[in-house]
Amino acid sequence: MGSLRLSAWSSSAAARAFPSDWRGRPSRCAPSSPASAAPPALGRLQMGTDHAWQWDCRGGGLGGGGGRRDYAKEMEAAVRVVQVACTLCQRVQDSLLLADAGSGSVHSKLDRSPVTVADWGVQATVSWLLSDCFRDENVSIVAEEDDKTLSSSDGTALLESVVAAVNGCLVEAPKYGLRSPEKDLRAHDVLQAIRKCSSTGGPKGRFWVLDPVDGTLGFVRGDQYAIALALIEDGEVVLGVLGCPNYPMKKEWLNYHQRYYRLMSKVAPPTSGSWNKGCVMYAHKGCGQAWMQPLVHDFGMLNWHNSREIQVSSVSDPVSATFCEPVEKANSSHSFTAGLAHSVGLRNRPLRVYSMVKYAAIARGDAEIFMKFARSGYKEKIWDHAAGVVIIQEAGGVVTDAGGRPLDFSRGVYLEGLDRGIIACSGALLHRRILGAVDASWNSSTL
Ligand SMILES: Nc1ncnc2c1ncn2[C@@H]1O[C@H](COP(=O)(O)O)[C@@H](OP(=O)(O)O)[C@H]1O
Ligand SMILES: [Mg+2]
Repeated sequence: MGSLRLSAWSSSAAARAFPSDWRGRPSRCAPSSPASAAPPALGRLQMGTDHAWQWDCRGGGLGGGGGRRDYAKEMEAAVRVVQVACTLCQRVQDSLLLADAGSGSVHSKLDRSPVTVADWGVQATVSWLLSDCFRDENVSIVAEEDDKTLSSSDGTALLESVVAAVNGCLVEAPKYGLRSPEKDLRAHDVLQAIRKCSSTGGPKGRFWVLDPVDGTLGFVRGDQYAIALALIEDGEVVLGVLGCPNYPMKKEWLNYHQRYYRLMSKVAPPTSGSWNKGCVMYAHKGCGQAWMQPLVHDFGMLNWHNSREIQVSSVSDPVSATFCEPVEKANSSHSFTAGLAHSVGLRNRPLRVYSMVKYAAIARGDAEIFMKFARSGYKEKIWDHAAGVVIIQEAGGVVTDAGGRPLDFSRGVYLEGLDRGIIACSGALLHRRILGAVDASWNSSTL
């Protein structure tokens, strides 16, 4: 069993100024603000240094009327934080895929799904960075992992790996326009950051929802996965950010990414820069727009000029439409969705993709439908959907349960009251057809 090679991560990359500039295309809800608003050069900043938050959403967004907030600071912080988290995940995934990394690097959760250094590392990193960005507020986070494994007597080596991964990324935070801690975090700090994510959500107040590595199975297989961060206020998702480090630039590659990856890894050992891939998508409620920016790669810096708007597909004819679903049939019934697809006239092969990258595919217009029908008794969790839902909606799509009702994020960590399954579509026409097909075939299904 090899352990993760983490020493190389503790990069001593010199802190550099972040030439932030939002003079991108004008829009109702866009990166904005003149160059004069650029933040100060960011090194290992001292606590208390001001940061010029620049996201703006005026005119048509929440900030435009009614006195509601525009979520400028939250949106910007969330995108930057997810970019950092993507870097951490890429490094862990590369390590896992190295020939000498053994299964000792992958651990098992109670439900026997895999968990790695990346899950805890992202949770600690995001928790630390959000708490730092909003240090005047009481930051509440709902997230999947707890610290039990790491705090146990067998968890010492694992905890060391997590601490190294977290520090290796936090030292580079200035490259993303965020602050690094003044000193490396110690094991105790990392555990505390993980423990801080103990909110259980609910109908009132504000909390962040984080899935540190969504689609862990895809992650350990070198395939698709996502980092999902959303902000919920009084039960409503107000913003969502999805980091998709392996999202290929060519949509065709989504379909056979894993096979392609394996083939490529035989030819050359995989590295994050092996091919042109990876993006972060984001949107906030009421904005009517969703955005995507490329991942910041090793020697790059976050640049808002690179953001571009994304929109759902305009295809409404089922014959040309493509539907996405989980790779694992344990997570969603492939036979039920095949029946639905047949009855509404979908002809393309299903696009089976791990994680919330399926939401990203709909938002980006690379597919038209996402369906998930879990086995009876399985309760969907809010962190598996919150960010994806708001991004699809703002990109022009529709997301509901199979009864046509909006997903309810106000009832704790589960999507309580979910009717049968989840259906996300690029447009209302396809959505109506799928709902009709579900009603017509549900009673004869074995779900
Ligand atoms: N039996 C089950 N039925 C439905 N969903 C499940 C499941 N077991 C796990 N999941 C959820 O499905 C997610 C993966 O989605 P997908 O199958 O689309 O890749 C998992 O996220 P994690 O990988 O973050 O645990 C988990 O939350
Ligand atoms: Mg998940």
